[in-house]
This record gives sequence, structure tokens and C-alpha cells, in this order.
Amino acid sequence: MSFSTPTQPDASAQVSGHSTTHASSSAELASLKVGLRAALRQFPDFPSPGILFEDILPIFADPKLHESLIRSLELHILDAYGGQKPDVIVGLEARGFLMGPSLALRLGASFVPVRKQGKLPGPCVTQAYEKEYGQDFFQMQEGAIKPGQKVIVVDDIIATGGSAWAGGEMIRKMGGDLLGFIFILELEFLKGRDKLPAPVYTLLSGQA
Ligand SMILES: O=P(O)(O)OC[C@H]1O[C@H](OP(=O)(O)OP(=O)(O)O)[C@H](O)[C@@H]1O
Ligand SMILES: Nc1ncnc2[nH]cnc12
Ligand SMILES: [Mg+2]
Repeated sequence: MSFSTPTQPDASAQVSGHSTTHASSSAELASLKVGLRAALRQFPDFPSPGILFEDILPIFADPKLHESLIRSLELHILDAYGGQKPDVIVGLEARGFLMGPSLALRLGASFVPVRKQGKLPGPCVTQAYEKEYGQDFFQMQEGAIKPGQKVIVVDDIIATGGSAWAGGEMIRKMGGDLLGFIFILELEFLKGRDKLPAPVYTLLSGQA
């Protein structure tokens, strides 16, 4: 587990019919993580030799685990960021789209996608980036983030941090206020979090 955001010992919150205090949400989060961790699968040498691929898809195949994931991320957000709630959840194509929209709905926030180049219509902001196995370009539609909006970026995995950094750069260019980055899993040995300009939270640790 990796925390780099402050918590609020007295925080209490009411969202989606769940009432929580800091102590009860910590206990709930710890128990949800056990099931989520057990569901992950690893595939050696995918998509290229030397990469140990972390497969998060079994979480989405099981409705109980899917709910555990969204609830875990919700609990973190309610407990962090000094009580500030995000206006926008930004998800990174493609795997960030698996949890971004449902998390946004749960929080009453907007969902905005970051897509790979050439997929979005109209004027776009573009950012080149490097990832664990190659180079790519990300885009967002101009004006998708309004100046001053509070934004959280979500994705499945942080490896080198290149993808999340590029998302953060585009949000910064549009005047967004980046509250933080949230991932299911972190490949700690790549130190991707050191590239990112806002607090990083990963639900589960992995590949130290
Ligand atoms: O921290 P980084 O080194 O940038 O790597 C992490 C990114 O790599 C994967 O995305 P990828 O674009 O490979 O595939 P996807 O389209 O299936 O999400 C993963 O889903 C993260 O988005
Ligand atoms: N090792 C890995 N497993 C799954 N997704 C990834 N994205 C970047 N590195 C990855
Ligand atoms: Mg991805």
C-alpha cells in the first residue's frame, strides 16, 4: 500500500447511502483490499519479453469485486484531499475507462476521457509521452476541463508514470486544479510516482 496524501482523522462522510468515519473506513478499506489483491493475475513476457503483465480484468468479471474496487476508491477520496471533492474524474484510455465513469457517478463528478491521438473530434490538446513499453500521444478535447475545476486522474497501473504525467500536463494546460492521481496497482521499482506533480495513491502495491 502506498499513501502520499494527508488524511483527516475526524473526517466523516455520507455518499451513496454509506455513512463512514475514518476508523470504520480504514477497516473497510483493508478488508476490501484483501479480495482485490487475490483476484489479480500475472502474465510473464506480455506484451513483450521481460514485461511481467499485471492483469486487473478478473476484478471486473466479478460484480462483488467490481463493487469493492469502486467503494475502495470512493473511501480513499472521501478521506483524502482535506475534504475537497473532485469536480472531474479523468480516466486514461483504455483501462482507466473501466473504473473512471462509475467512480465519477458515485462521487457526483463529471467524467472526462484522455484518449490516444486521433480518436477525439474537434480541437484537442495533445501531449507526447513515454511508457514502460513504447512512446505514444494522448489527447483531450479543448475546454474539457474548466479553469479551477478540481480534478483526479485514475488509471489501472502506474509503471514509468509517463501516461499519468501526460494526462496531468494537459489538465494543467487547461487550468485544472490537480488534486491527485489514483491507481489500482503500482510497479514500484519504476518509481513512476516521482514524475507526478500531485499526490499519488495506489490501492495495492506490486512488483517492488
Ligand atoms: O506508467 P506508464 O509507463 O505510462 O504505464 C502505465 C500505462 O500502461 C498501460 O496502458 P497502455 O496504454 O499500455 O494500454 P491500455 O490502452 O490497455 O490502457 C496501463 O493501462 C497504464 O495506462
Ligand atoms: N507490467 C504491466 N502490466 C500491466 N499493464 C502495464 N502497463 C505498463 N506496464 C504494465
Ligand atoms: Mg492504460
